[in-house]
Amino acid sequence: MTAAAVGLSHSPLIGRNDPAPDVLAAVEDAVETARSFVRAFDPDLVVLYAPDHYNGFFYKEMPPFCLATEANAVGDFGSAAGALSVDTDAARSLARGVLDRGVDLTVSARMTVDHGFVQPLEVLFGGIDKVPVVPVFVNGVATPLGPVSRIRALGTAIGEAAAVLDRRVLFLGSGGLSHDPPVPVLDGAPPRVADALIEGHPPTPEQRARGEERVIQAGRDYAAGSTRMVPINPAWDNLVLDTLESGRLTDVDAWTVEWMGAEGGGSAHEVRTWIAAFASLAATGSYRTTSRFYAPIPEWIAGFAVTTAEQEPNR
Ligand SMILES: O=C(O)/C=C/c1cccc(O)c1O
Ligand SMILES: [Fe+2]
Repeated sequence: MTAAAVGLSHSPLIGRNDPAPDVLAAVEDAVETARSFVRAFDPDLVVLYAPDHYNGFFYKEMPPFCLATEANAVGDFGSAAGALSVDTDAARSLARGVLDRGVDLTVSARMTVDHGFVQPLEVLFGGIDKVPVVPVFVNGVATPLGPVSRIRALGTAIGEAAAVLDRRVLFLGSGGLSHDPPVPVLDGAPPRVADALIEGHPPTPEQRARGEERVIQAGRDYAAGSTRMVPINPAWDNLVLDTLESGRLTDVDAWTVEWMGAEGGGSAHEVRTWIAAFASLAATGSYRTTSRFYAPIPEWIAGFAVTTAEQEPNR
């Protein structure tokens, strides 16, 4: 088995509220480097770790993580809608392997996913049906959140289970780093919002458009400096990237939920997807980072990063 990893921030504001042209060009360069890396690696299976933003998972049942044997995208923020090309056999095999390793995985036979899953597939592969994929939801917004050590355990178990497949597997993490977008919070929510977060009533097109416009406006306000959202934290973001690059993944076991939220804002927990992806790669042997890009981009409400990593030649 051959393995590689990519971490890629997402933001639904890309293309809708863009930063200055020089920042945009630097991001495009970094993304092109990641695309070339993926093209050269030529994966025949992508294990995609991504969060949800109350489009697929709701408080009625909110697992800390969940693996899909089939998945459909809702098409939020102009992202593609429809079926992802899920490799159901590989998904079932990984699910069995994870459960055998003592990690209590939830499995979905028809997962609903949003831009968190779709954007990396569009950016790196040109669509949601271009490459066999195993989607793995990692909760990064809905409190209470469990210890990060369990996310590392999940990533490790999936990496070990993938290692027995004779495949070229790319572990892809979508989200982060520090950011605090206006994703709703159940605690203290008015009854109508709480009900929507619990039950997951599909929004009407008008409701969806209003919600998306609210996020876009939040990006504009954030970039203009007029908001109470937690600031992007480049020092924390680089600590996260340093930790992943160093391979000292056990360090994350000491990261508390409270510390992560205080340093990186309410959605900083999306870095759990990166931790899972790098733990999966680490489970196949030692690795090295081959590219790393970071920029704080308030217009996208994102500490935005792109990282690629490959197995060491002499593992
Ligand atoms: O409102 C949402 O659904 C998500 C917004 C958002 C904004 C910026 C960065 C992200 O990772 C997001 O998910
Ligand atoms: Fe997100």
